[in-house]
Amino acid sequence: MAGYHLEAIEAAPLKDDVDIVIPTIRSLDFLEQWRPFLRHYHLIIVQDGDPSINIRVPDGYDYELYNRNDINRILGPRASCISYKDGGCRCFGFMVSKKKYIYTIDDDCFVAKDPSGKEINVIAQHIKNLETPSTPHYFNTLYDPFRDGTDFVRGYPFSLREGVQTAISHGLWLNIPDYDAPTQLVKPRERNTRYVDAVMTIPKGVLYPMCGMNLAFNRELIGPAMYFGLMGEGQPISRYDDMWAGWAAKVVCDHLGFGVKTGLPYLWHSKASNPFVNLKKEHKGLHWQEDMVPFFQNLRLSKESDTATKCYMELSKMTKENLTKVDPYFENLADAMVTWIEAWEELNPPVKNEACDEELNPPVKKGSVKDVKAK
Ligand SMILES: O=c1ccn([C@@H]2O[C@H](COP(=O)(O)OP(=O)(O)O[C@H]3OC[C@H](O)[C@H](O)[C@H]3O)[C@@H](O)[C@H]2O)c(=O)[nH]1
Ligand SMILES: [Mn+2]
Repeated sequence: MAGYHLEAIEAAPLKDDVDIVIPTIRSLDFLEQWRPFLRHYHLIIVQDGDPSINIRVPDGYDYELYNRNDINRILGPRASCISYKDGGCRCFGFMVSKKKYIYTIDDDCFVAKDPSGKEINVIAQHIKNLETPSTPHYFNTLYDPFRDGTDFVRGYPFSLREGVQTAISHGLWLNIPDYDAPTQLVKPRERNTRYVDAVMTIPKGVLYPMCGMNLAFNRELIGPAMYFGLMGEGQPISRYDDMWAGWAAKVVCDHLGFGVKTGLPYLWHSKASNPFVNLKKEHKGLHWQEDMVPFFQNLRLSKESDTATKCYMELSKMTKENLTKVDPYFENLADAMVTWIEAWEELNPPVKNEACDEELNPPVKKGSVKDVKAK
């Protein structure tokens, strides 16, 4: 590996508790550069597009690979909820994983360097973000108080300093920023060169545009809500897979008392996708987001929805009731949300304790580090 030194090969934290999910419709050569950081982790590759094409996985990686034929074989008719010809197909990998944590990355993303020139271990930073509490109820102006060398500032209530469990860690990107097509078109040469050394909790009640390029989450807390929607071929919209999942997962996290962080780690996003192709894919989303965002901002989940699964089923009903008037597509999406949950439960049945017929690992209930009242 040109330029790689031993010290760059850091320990692989929680290597048995993390699956790396990669959607790909082109090549996995990018994994060569990630070897120092990813070679100890298990990969779940979701191959999109023509299943007869053989995608080469670089030697030395432990992986499972699923193409469209596999998805159809495993899910049967329920495969209809998994997008085709859209990066949103990655959520199939979330469903088949059995691990506590998921890290998902795009195949045109590479190792970035921090301002000191050191290669960034994205997994180590995401695990740190997920293993330390979030502070969604009161903003800490020195950002993440659980990072080394910082803390809660004066005026921060001690009753809130325990924080809540972190469900999602949203990383960022140097070089090609995740812009929508209109912005890409007017700023074709803009590159993100700004490395901001911060991790912050997204406050409760605030939505954000979740990008699937460099994303980690706790599958046990929020997995069922991380459905990347019905996008791509045969659908009127694409490139809103991660946005839909981000909005849905955030309202579920807020309701269940979990936190969402954004900021470090950075990776290097190498390729700008074609803005004209992107405009065709996402133009309905540019309109619909003016309805989707207020829908998520104003909804209130019921207190009976005390797990991610129950929240998501309620969300499906609300989607059908409130967004179908925007476009009939949302009726199909609402149905696909139910199909997703049915498929998730089929592949991830609760483990029963024979002795007392209790669920050994009941879905994680509301609250956690501190059972803060839902809104
Ligand atoms: O039909 C497809 C298209 C792409 N993929 C895989 O998805 C990953 C992202 O693809 P790409 O890098 O071409 O898209 P970007 O515009 O850079 O990505 C953003 O928008 C789309 C997604 O929401 C993505 O998460 C965003 O970052 C890449 O691995 C492709 O191979 C696919 O599977 N099928
Ligand atoms: Mn890309």
